[in-house]
Order: sequence, then structure tokens, then C-alpha cells
Amino acid sequence: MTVLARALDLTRRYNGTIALDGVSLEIAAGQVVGLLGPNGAGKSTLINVMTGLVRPDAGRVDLCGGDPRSESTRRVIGVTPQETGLPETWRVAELVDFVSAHFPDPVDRTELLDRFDLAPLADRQAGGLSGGQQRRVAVALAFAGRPRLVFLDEPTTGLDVDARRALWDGIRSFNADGGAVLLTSHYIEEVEALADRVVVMDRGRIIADGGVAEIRGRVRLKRVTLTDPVLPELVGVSSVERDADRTHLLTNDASALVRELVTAGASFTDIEIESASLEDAFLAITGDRRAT
Ligand SMILES: Nc1ncnc2c1ncn2[C@@H]1O[C@H](COP(=O)(O)OP(=O)(O)OP(=O)(O)O)[C@@H](O)[C@H]1O
Repeated sequence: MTVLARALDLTRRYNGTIALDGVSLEIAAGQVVGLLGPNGAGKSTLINVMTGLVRPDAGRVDLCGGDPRSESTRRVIGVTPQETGLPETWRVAELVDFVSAHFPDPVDRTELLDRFDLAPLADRQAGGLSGGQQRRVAVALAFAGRPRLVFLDEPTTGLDVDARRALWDGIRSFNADGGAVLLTSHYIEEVEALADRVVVMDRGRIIADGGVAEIRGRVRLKRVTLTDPVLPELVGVSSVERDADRTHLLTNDASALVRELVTAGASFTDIEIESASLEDAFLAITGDRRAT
């Protein structure tokens, strides 16, 4: 396993707030790592420190054998921060050429634009693009220099479903060629669709790290879904959600719940029992129902 990025015991404070509290993380070649966490967990700070944009108070980062602040190291990574601004009068093709010129072996412009479904926008000025179109361009630019590792901070926030899928395809094709990605997202289905590993942060610390199935499995929750139930008082149900005529109950013990429903004579149809989703697991691990 080739480790491309290694963060060692990173700490970063902003005045009284601790944004990173002893974070260590390794990213291996070919991995797509999804970084999840509630607002303020420290995800952007971790990306900013790992990409050399912010200095840690303590700890260190090794990126492909170098310091993230050195120019030669920065050539092997790609970054799209949470906030980006594109020069308004530049055409998309010019932007790609400008960014590509900083790298020794950039991706061919047509190939990059095709990969992210941006060819129709090539001659448009950045200032005239919609917010979502600008975001797609900003993300595509992270891949221009043929990086080994790309950091994407909420790459698809604000994008419609088609645009999001176009970006997912671009990220997947980069990964299929061996590229590694660390991405943050508030869309759990995005992490589920793209990542082979999930890292969960909360209050500046990593509180879970594993495969998608492993993170789900860490939480013994089951989702029991019923149609039109008349529910009695139930013990051991951690949440009840209604969605049209379907009611979803989260529980640690689905068998006990079903016995309870039957014993109470509750009426229901179409019962379905499944393992918790990644979102259920994430919320259970962070204990934060406000997240996502
Ligand atoms: N430049 C800054 N100045 C002051 N405080 C900051 C700064 N950047 C981050 N923080 C604080 O550090 C903590 C972590 O913030 P960070 O942006 O890393 O979280 P996040 O997980 O990316 O959140 P979100 O999901 O909302 O983007 C928060 O309490 C935030 O207010």
C-alpha cells in the first residue's frame, strides 16, 4: 500500500475554538475517502492543513514525500476548496489552459472538459456561468495537472442531480485510472456512491474510520419500515420518521420490536427490515440529528 498523504497528530485552534484536536490520517494510492461530520467538525480545516493552505499549531503533514507548502509537492495534488472564485472575463477553455500550464504533464483540455461534461461551456466566460456551472469548472480544474491525489471540499453542494452525476462520473474515471481522492460532503449518498472508505469527524477529532459496510456495521441499528401502522408506546426505538404512508423506526433489536408490535395488536402492513443506512450510522455515531 503506497501512502500518498499522512497527517500526524494535527492540532489547530482558532482563538478559543479547537478545529483540529490531534488528528492523524493516512490516504493510500487509489483510495476514495469520504470525510463526513456535522458543521464545524473540522473537515475543511483538515483539508486546508493537509493541502498547505493553513499551518497547524502542532503535528505535521507529509504529502507524497514532501511538505504541502512546497511547490513541487503541490504539483502532485489537486484541490477544490469550499469557496472558489473564477476570473469573470476568462473563458472556460482559457482557464483550463492557464491552470494546466503550471503542471509538467497536464491532461489534454478536450479530455478534461469531456470527462466533466463541460465541453459545451468551453467558450463561455466564467462570469456568465451559473453558480453550479462555475462549481463544476472549479472542481474539474483540480484534475487538470494529472494529480495523484485530489482534495475536494463539498464538491457538489448546490448542484442539481444531473450535474452532480456528471461530477461523480469524472471522479470515478479519475479513480479508475488510479487516482486517490479525499472529499467532504453533506450528501451521504454521495459518499456512499463514491467512497470506499469513510472517515467521520466530530469536534476536531476522528471518531470513526472504515469501509462503508464497516461503518454501517459498527452501529447495530436496524431500520424497520411499516405501512400505515397504529403505533403503541414502544421501548427501544431510537427514532420514528414518517414519509407518506410509510413509517420508519430505528432500533437496535428488530426482533424485539416486531414482537412488541404483535403483542400490542398494532395494525400494520408491508413490514420491511434492513440494516441501517450510512446516514443512520453517521447520525448515531455523531449523536447529532442536525447534521446533513
Ligand atoms: N478562519 C477561521 N477563523 C475562526 N474560526 C475558524 C476558522 N476556520 C474554522 N474555524 C472554526 O473551526 C471549527 C472547524 O471549522 P471547519 O470549517 O473546519 O468545519 P467543517 O467540518 O468543515 O464545517 P462545515 O461542514 O460547516 O463546512 C469551527 O468551529 C469553525 O468555526
